[in-house]
Amino acid sequence: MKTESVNLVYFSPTGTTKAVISAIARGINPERMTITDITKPDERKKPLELKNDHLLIIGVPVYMGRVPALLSEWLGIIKGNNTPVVCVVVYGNRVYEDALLELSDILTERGFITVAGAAFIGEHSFSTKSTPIAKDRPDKDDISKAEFFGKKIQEKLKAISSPEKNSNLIIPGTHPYRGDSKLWITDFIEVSDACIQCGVCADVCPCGAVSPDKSSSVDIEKCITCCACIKKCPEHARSIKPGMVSDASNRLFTLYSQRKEPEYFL
Ligand SMILES: Cc1cc2nc3c(=O)[nH]c(=O)nc-3n(C[C@H](O)[C@H](O)[C@H](O)COP(=O)(O)O)c2cc1C
Repeated sequence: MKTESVNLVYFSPTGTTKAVISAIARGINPERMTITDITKPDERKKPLELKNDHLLIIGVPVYMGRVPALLSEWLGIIKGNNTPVVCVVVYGNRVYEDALLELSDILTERGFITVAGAAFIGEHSFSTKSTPIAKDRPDKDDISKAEFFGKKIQEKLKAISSPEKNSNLIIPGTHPYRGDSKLWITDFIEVSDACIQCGVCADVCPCGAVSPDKSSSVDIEKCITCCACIKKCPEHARSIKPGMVSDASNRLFTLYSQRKEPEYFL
């Protein structure tokens, strides 16, 4: 099968999904590549239609065992024409439940054909200095596995005449999906005096929840608790205050300290 160009798409508030997807792309090493970062709200307003000689590689983080619900609108306006797709989920060393199957199902519905899938591990959004969860992942080992996966995708595409000739692929998961697409609505961010109102927090927020004029003002109805504003604050002025998110962080640190490894399906 000949692939004219590769389209990389990711939603990645804290950057781990982006790192994995970029490593997969390096492994594929395509001649032509387009990158769409749907972390930015404006990018999620633009539709995307791909032909059957394109390859879509899409990566999303797992939220409560599911594909982030925030993406459903954009996923509803993209269109494939029997376009091959590689579905990738990145999770914080707890579980990915049926998120990979859900992503594959959504894209099948939109005219794509899943040719490969993978679940990688990224540092958990709720990971902190005192409660590290999958700290610094994807690490070197994960990245070389992602590059290897990219090489395998390339080999597979060369070996098949069309994406439909893909009968060996099994994406794990069950229906109805486990997990919960409803996120917590909680006021959990503490802002210290170190804040210089630089506006980075508002800029990196994927859902426009942080006010660009007053960084301590967060619209909790819009906030998806992704922690991008905390992790990317250049002054380290933002942190998780006591409450349900810090309790979850403690729990995850205690229960999910055992390292999980990436899985791929070809
Ligand atoms: C609201 C929310 C829910 C999450 N749910 C899960 C989960 O169910 N299982 C898991 O292992 N990690 C979970 N995570 C962690 C993320 O999947 C993980 O940190 C991922 O690497 C973040 O991707 P990013 O760096 O691209 O933003 C959750 C994170 C958030 C913010």
